[in-house]
Amino acid sequence: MKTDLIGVPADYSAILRRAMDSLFRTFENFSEGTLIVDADARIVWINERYAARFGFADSRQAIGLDCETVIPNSLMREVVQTGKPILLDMLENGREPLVVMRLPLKDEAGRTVGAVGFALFDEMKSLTPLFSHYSRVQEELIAARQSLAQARRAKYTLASFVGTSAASLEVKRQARRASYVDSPVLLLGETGTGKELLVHAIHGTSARAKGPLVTVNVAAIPDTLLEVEFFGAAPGAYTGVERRGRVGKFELANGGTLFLDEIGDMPLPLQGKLLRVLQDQEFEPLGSNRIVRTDVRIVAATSADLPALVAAGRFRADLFYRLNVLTIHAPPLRARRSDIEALAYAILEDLSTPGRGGHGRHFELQDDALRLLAAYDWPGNVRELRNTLERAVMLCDTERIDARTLAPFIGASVLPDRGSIAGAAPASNPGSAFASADRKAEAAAQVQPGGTDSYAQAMADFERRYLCDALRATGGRVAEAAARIGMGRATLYKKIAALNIAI
Ligand SMILES: Nc1ncnc2c1ncn2[C@@H]1O[C@H](COP(=O)(O)OP(=O)(O)OP(=O)(O)O)[C@@H](O)[C@H]1O
Repeated sequence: MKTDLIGVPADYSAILRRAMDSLFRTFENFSEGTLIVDADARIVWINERYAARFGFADSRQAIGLDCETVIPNSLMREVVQTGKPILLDMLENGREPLVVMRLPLKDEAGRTVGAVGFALFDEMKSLTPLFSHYSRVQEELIAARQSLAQARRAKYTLASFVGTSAASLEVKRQARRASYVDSPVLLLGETGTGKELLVHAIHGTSARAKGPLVTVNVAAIPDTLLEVEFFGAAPGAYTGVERRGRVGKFELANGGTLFLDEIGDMPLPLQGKLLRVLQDQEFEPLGSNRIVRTDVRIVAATSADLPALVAAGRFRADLFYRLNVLTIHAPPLRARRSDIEALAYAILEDLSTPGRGGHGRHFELQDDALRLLAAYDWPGNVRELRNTLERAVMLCDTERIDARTLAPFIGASVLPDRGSIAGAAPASNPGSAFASADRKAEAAAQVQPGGTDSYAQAMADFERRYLCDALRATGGRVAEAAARIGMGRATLYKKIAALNIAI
């Protein structure tokens, strides 16, 4: 018989015996103690070290005794009775705990004829690095779970939705009604009108408030990854960073609410799959045969014109009808100008809290400033209002904000496609003279008229530079950049993709 082991007999049973001998000797030499018991758990052999540890001056005095008589709390009897090893265990015996391993001994027919036990360590400090690593990982896991659970709770209530105009009161009435039932909700409205705030309020007042609120921003996730994001994947189901598999948002949201933001951006094939899950309440994660049942309430939102997408064949009509059970229209700010003052003061109060932009100062809006705010059209809605006031309080020295102080900031965070760069403020805006002068200077510094670029090309270049600057200023954090420039996250993600900006 051939063998690659030099000097080793070419007989596998001899090799096996030699391996077992060697293994036994190694353990016997390096462990704190070794013993062998017979089928009745009586000691048939124990080394001197181990016997001495339990008070026997001579190991022979222990032979024939029950294992528990010699070693309190010994589990050798369990091993001979079950025939199963206990590979790693702690033996507490009133002194230093021992880390032990117990193995059954079998005869040719496979019957258990005894057991051998090794006390591997008596100094727990040899295991301290392992234990401290384990407990650190454990603590981190608990902290991560707690902060995730916290993040998945509702952050806003209906009281956070500021506004007493007829339009705002109607929105709140509908949101309250939506929180009493369990059917899908569709939130429609321009960017920054408070759709996400309403989702939190609806979930927080609903019977599912104790369950998680999980958000998927459909526009922010590449189409190819959306299916996994929704339904999860079995380990090894796809090649990517996460070969270990992934739990989908549908499973994470079980018992709670799943918020599908920018649903209008969902690719058609996935719309079909979503519809099936909504009907059957079950799905299979990618690459698995496991059926996952899910009890999830869907709240979807979009700033897109969903009926127009249906008419254009880009959104499934059956999914639209399934979602369009309770529809809430979040009105744009220009349609509820009477809310602007209350909103502005709520935002200023928030900014005054220490750690926010206002550094504990208390701001007051002069009448002309209020008129200026009320006259502007706010294409970025409440988000833009917040952004404008945040910039103003950060950069102005006085706590009494008048129109002249405020004007340069109004419209400054509007993106080119929402108004033009230069002179973006509407004609009705009394601050446009200041604002447009600033923006004109900014635009002139970047775009060279009379160059060879077409107007469209110059605009695209400007937009790219503007967004890159905003992203650079926030270290590439898209949500933060979007908030700073008064743009919806989803819109910014779309622009990043369209302009091929690397983040
Ligand atoms: N009525 C309101 N009262 C108080 N704050 C509001 C109100 N509406 C919106 N906000 C605030 O404005 C910002 C934008 O709101 P939110 O993110 O809910 O808008 P959205 O409609 O979901 O926007 P997008 O479609 O771009 O995601 C948030 O800071 C939110 O707290």
